[in-house]
Amino acid sequence: MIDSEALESERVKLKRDIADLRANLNRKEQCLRELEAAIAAGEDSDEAEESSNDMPTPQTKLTNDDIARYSRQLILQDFGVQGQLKLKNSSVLIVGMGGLGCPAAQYLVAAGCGHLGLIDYDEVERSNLHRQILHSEHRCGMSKAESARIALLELNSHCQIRCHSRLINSMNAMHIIRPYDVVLDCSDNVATRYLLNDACVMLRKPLVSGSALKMDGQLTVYGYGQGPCYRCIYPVPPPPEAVTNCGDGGVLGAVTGIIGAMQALEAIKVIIGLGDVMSGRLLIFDGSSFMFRNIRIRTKRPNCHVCSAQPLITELIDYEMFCGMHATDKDNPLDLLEPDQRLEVKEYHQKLQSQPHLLLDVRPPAEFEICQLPRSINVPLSEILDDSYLKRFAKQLEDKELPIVLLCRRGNDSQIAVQHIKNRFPAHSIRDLVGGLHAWTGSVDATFPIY
Ligand SMILES: Nc1ncnc2c1ncn2[C@@H]1O[C@H](COP(=O)(O)OP(=O)(O)OP(=O)(O)O)[C@@H](O)[C@H]1O
Repeated sequence: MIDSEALESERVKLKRDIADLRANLNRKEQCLRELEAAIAAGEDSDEAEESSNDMPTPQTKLTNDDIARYSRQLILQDFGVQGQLKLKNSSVLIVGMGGLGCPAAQYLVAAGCGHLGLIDYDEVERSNLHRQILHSEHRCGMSKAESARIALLELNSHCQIRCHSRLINSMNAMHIIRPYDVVLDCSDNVATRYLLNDACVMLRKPLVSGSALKMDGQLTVYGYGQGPCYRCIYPVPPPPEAVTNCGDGGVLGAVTGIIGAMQALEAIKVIIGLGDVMSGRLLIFDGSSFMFRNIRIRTKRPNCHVCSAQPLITELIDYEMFCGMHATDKDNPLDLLEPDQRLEVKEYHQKLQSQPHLLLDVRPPAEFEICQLPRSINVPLSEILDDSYLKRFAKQLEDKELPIVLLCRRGNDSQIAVQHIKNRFPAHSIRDLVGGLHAWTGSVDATFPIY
């Protein structure tokens, strides 16, 4: 006997499958059309790579179309025709066409950057679309670099865009980076960060570095003027288990948009020589409280393995292997500030602990309850950042002679707190303890609890 219900359900299922296949085919055909149009409009990526050392002839004049298109930035006093021409003759390489690379590329192309290189080895996935705003539903499955090129050429067909749909690694990095003026690190892993840093130091290219995770982002420019490089700040990589990426921790698309747009701004400033470039400073953005903090980071490390006068690393290394290595207490990667802004725990113990001073512990109250140094006062970082601590310590802060020492668990939050207080009281002698309570246990009092 025929089971008509089963047949009907099979019929519906088949119809649905056919509709899905048709939609998929349409998407792929559309992809193909766009890709062919993009290839016809620009050069083919691999061919282009062979001739990637050819420098384009510099443009000395703006066209009428340029004048009409860029009029709103041309009338900016510090930008003007010369700025636009510099941008038109510039070439920027973006590594990673993901959450940061997409908005960065969009603003650079819109602003009239003449030559753009896009690198990404990956293909567009649906889970990328919430933040990787140059890609689209029907380009899922396409190379990210090609997909971005299609969207960017729609925005500005005058930009010369070269795609490198591949992994950038120690074998090809020098060759790929050499023809560009500025590099944007929009990647998402530590090995690529070290690789780009080292290659950029060796080739003397400024590196605009951005990162975003959850609701937070960071930005700085390495290798610009006398500023530090990534290795000056992080001489050794963090333990692999301490690194979280967007796939594990999540990220809000608007946060990557904010950081990516700022990377484009810094690249434009570097190219044009405009304003104060974010070199030697680190921007920390907290999207949930909408706080932007700008902290001064250390100058060049005199014994930096790659950018010092006598570098130990003079050619690119195996970065995957290098990133399997751990940070040590001796070479603390959180040692962000100028040396004279910080205090070693031993120095504090020997010279200051018995003298009049104010010792502020910036950990959250729950942690302060676990253990605390004698005579320390708990002022959580949040109270410092929203300035409510000012009510409690106005008198001491006005007294420039009274040293103030800040500490926390590992010496990270205390640096942020010092910077914040220093912004308000630049003349005050405020220091924080390098390595915080962990260093205290390690170097001064082994019986002090560690958690
Ligand atoms: N060495 C590298 N060479 C080329 N592309 C790289 C390299 N390292 C990272 N990328 C690219 O940088 C981009 C970073 O983007 P993003 O941070 O948004 O992460 P994603 O890999 O797309 O995230 P998800 O984990 O959600 O798939 C990715 O597209 C990745 O393929």
